[in-house]
Amino acid sequence: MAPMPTLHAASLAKTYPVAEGELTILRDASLSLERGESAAIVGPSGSGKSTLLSILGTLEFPSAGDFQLSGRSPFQLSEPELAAFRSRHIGFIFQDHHLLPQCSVLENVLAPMLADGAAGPADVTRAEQLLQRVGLAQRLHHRPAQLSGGERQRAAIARALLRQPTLLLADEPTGNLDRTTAEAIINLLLELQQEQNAILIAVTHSETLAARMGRRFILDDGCLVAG
Ligand SMILES: Nc1ncnc2c1ncn2[C@@H]1O[C@H](COP(=O)(O)OP(=O)(O)OP(=O)(O)O)[C@@H](O)[C@H]1O
Repeated sequence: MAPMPTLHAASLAKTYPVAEGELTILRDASLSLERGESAAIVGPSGSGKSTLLSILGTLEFPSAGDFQLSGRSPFQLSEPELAAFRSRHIGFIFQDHHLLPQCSVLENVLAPMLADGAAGPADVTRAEQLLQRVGLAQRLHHRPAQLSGGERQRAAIARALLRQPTLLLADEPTGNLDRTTAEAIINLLLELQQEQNAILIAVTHSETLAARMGRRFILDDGCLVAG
């Protein structure tokens, strides 16, 4: 029997209860990806891209379907186990960075460790190295408000990579950036994803970003199709 791919999603579906009955957002979303692969998910506004990303990120449960990551079925874990699994295996990058405004750049990058307990000296060293890698070595003790949009997104990328996740999920990571800055962020994201041999999935309206990903999927009427 062929080994299970690192990321395996089979026939994921998502419905929401509404007054009239059920609202179906996802009908059949299947995809398999190996470490080192990247994929774009495109589709019209409201087609369910962010919903699918939330399910792949284990932030939302699917209504049906199977999802496995690194040989585990995260939705079968208990709540604390799932939180630990997510924090260990999945890194998130959002359009509006979601940095903590009252914390320094270094503290923001260490936040995933602090949420789980304390950050040790090795974590601080890794955070500093990552911040150097993303070009923010001179900005460790600055607050997010003191950074440009592109620099904030660099800090968010460093935060997402702190625990060397298997899966990196990006929701419109260049949505708020000008073209030149967006290009630099895409380059950085892909370089680091390759260096760390992670899976990268980006949800986007940007064809520039989608074209840079190894694979491209379209969400069409709740179904994920290669294209
Ligand atoms: N909790 C919820 N209850 C009911 N409907 C929801 C809920 N969350 C999302 N939806 C609906 O699911 C649909 C898909 O939303 P989603 O944000 O996943 O789309 P999207 O493709 O990411 O859109 P965009 O490109 O505009 O960001 C939308 O119609 C949205 O209103």
